[in-house]
Amino acid sequence: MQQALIAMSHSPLLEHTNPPEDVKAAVDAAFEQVRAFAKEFNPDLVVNFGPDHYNGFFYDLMPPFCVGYEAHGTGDYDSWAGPINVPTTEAEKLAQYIIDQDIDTAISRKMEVDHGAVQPMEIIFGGLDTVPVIPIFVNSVARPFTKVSRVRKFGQAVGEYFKDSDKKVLFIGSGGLSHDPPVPQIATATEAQRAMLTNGRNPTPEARAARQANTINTAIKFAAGEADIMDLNPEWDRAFLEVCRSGNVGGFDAYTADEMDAVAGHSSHEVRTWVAAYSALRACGEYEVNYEFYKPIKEYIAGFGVTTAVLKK
Ligand SMILES: O=C(O)/C=C/c1cccc(O)c1O
Ligand SMILES: [Fe+2]
Repeated sequence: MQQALIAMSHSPLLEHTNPPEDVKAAVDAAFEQVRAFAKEFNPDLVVNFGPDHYNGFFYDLMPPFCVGYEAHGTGDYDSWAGPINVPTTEAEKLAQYIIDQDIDTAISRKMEVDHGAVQPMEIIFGGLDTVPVIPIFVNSVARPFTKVSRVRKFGQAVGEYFKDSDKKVLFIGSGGLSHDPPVPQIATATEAQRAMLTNGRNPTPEARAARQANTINTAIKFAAGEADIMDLNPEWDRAFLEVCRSGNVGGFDAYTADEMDAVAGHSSHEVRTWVAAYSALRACGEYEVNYEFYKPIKEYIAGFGVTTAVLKK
């Protein structure tokens, strides 16, 4: 088996809020499951499809996709700060291959990645300086969004590149499922928020602390039924997981950004990273989802999903 997949939610609230003990234990067990899966697969390379939350990518220049040739973590919410072990030559070849398939992608020789991209790697491998990783940004928060079919084709191109590789490649998708955390949106932003969304790189420690405190307070209120954010949508989450499980990645094409905003929250677009990862795996062959965990967890502001998949023999 040369390719495998882990697609999972992330939340910067994991260490900051307290769901009931049984929920926390169930999430810990899911994390243990993906750690064991990754250990057994023992990848030579990870291709990490991750979103960003206005820590690395801003409205001064917002690409739909970006392949990182070199990268470092921004350290928001105490996530990975510092250099990431990126195999630059392989990343360059991958980007060229994607472009040769008529799919345009940005590239970065100094990509900044936030908690949304790095949290699964931290949970699974303990950091981003161990297994080589090509980080791929998939815009999942800043309109305008590409069609989901485009994300599928992007993922497919990535998968095709690795289909006959002699390396064992683990595709990771990080984000989702339904959720509506208090990340400002350009359409409704105040002047100060517009400035942050456009030019918020390297915030002051005070600005970062204020943003994080707001998210934590919102989560606590949300769990108490008092927050002014959209509810989680377990039905929508389960339907999305069903498409993942079906192996019919064309089924992702039916999702539209407007509908997702309306029923699953303004950060549900993070499932784009799952679409890319599952489409990459599907390009390598028929797959089966061999592990699935799901719980709507208000303390994490997340319809929290964790899945692993392998190619059929
Ligand atoms: O970037 C932020 O401030 C908050 C991000 C967040 C909150 C809750 C769930 C998530 O998946 C997030 O990325
Ligand atoms: Fe997120």
